[in-house]
Amino acid sequence: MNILSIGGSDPSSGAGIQSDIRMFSALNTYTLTVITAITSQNTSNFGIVEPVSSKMLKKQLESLFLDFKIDGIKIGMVYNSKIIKVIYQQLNKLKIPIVVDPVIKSTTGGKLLEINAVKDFKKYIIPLATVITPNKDEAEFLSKTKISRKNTPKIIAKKIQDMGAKNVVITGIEGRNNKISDFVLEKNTKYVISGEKISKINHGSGCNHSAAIVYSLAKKKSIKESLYFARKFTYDSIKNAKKIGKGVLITDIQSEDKIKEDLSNAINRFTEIKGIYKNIPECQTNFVFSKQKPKSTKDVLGISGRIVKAEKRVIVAGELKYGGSKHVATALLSMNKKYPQICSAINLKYQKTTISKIKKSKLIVGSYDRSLEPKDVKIKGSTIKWGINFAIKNSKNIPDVIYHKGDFGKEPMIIVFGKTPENVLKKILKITG
Ligand SMILES: Cc1ncc(COP(=O)(O)OP(=O)(O)O)c(N)n1
Ligand SMILES: Cc1nc(C(=O)O)sc1CCOP(=O)(O)O
Repeated sequence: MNILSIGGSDPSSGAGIQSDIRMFSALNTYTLTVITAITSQNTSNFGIVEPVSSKMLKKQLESLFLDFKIDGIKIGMVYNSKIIKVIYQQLNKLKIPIVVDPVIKSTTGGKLLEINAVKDFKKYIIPLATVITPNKDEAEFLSKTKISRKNTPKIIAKKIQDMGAKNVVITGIEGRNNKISDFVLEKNTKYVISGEKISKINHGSGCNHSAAIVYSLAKKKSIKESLYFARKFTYDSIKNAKKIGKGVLITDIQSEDKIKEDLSNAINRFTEIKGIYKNIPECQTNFVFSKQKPKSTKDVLGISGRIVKAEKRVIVAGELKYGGSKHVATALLSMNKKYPQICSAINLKYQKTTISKIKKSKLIVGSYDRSLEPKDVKIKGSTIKWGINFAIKNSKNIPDVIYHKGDFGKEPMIIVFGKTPENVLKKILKITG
């Protein structure tokens, strides 16, 4: 599936075109892009805008329409009247879903639509919309009406629908008890999608919402299904927002597919490391990656049958499954509880040479002595949890590696931890070979 995103470039990748590429890619969708303007902005400030020329915009659009089948279009920042008119000329005969995100101002205060372009925005862009997604402020601005008891969201949505949008969703209407609602006016029906408010000031949630709607519409889902999907997608993206710059958080999503893809890539690369079979213990190896905030091993993706040694090769036996690992996943859960950013781990064969390489490569190493394990821990069978917590307690910084030298009938083991499978792999490359 190919989706076209028409909008501004945001160098921080929190919003605009770059954010759409991240979101659509996470949804396994190919993103075509047409840039209307280049902005200088980050998570704290908005700098300047340089719109592209009409000619450049037209050429970008034509080059895509000549080549690709496009399943849906999202329109974000359009900035000025010249850009608006070119978009209208190129899109007005299309019969595919178009979602318009009427961005007027960024969270950081930047102007995304010139004031003298508002008239043309209403005349040319709003009528292209299968769905238009103003937030409360944008809806009030476009309708020139403040939401109140008298001027209900329905009245305001109707005013925007009368400008030509087929379906209107006004997002972010705050209610009681920490609830936040989207008011929807489909052709003739109205409804409200309510949910819990997350109090995180972020960059990108508006872009994610409209991107998720067009993705779902392009997959031939109904308006209602698409709006529910987008609501959940946006909620997850805010929940997963990260402090990447010095200012507000940047939204992100961690889809199950992305977790699978990242782990699967790292496992493939692990199996290709020269001589890696020497690092596979008797009990074999598992490589795991957890969802954010894992509660149990069921939230941790692992290999159902482990990575096994076959002479001088290693083979992935089984498939990736949530709950596919018990031992390594349990170690990860203990680590993640103390350090939530650590979401991936692998177990390797204990060898003195590996430990000295680990120490030489300046990785932080923790260890525990299974013979010191309290009796009740042994009885309860929670050795790994006890051991990892013991090692964490005795380490000033986040351990990259934790090992134990075994006990009667217990094989010694090394576990390497990291934020992502890629991060774990980098550490493995430092200590093997
Ligand atoms: C280039 C560009 N396009 C759109 C926005 C606005 O993004 P949005 O997610 O609607 O809101 P904020 O992230 O600004 O809160 C933008 N800033 N830049
Ligand atoms: C059997 C075993 N014990 C380990 C330990 O660290 O004590 S690692 C390991 C192999 C991996 O197991 P799983 O697939 O349950 O994660």
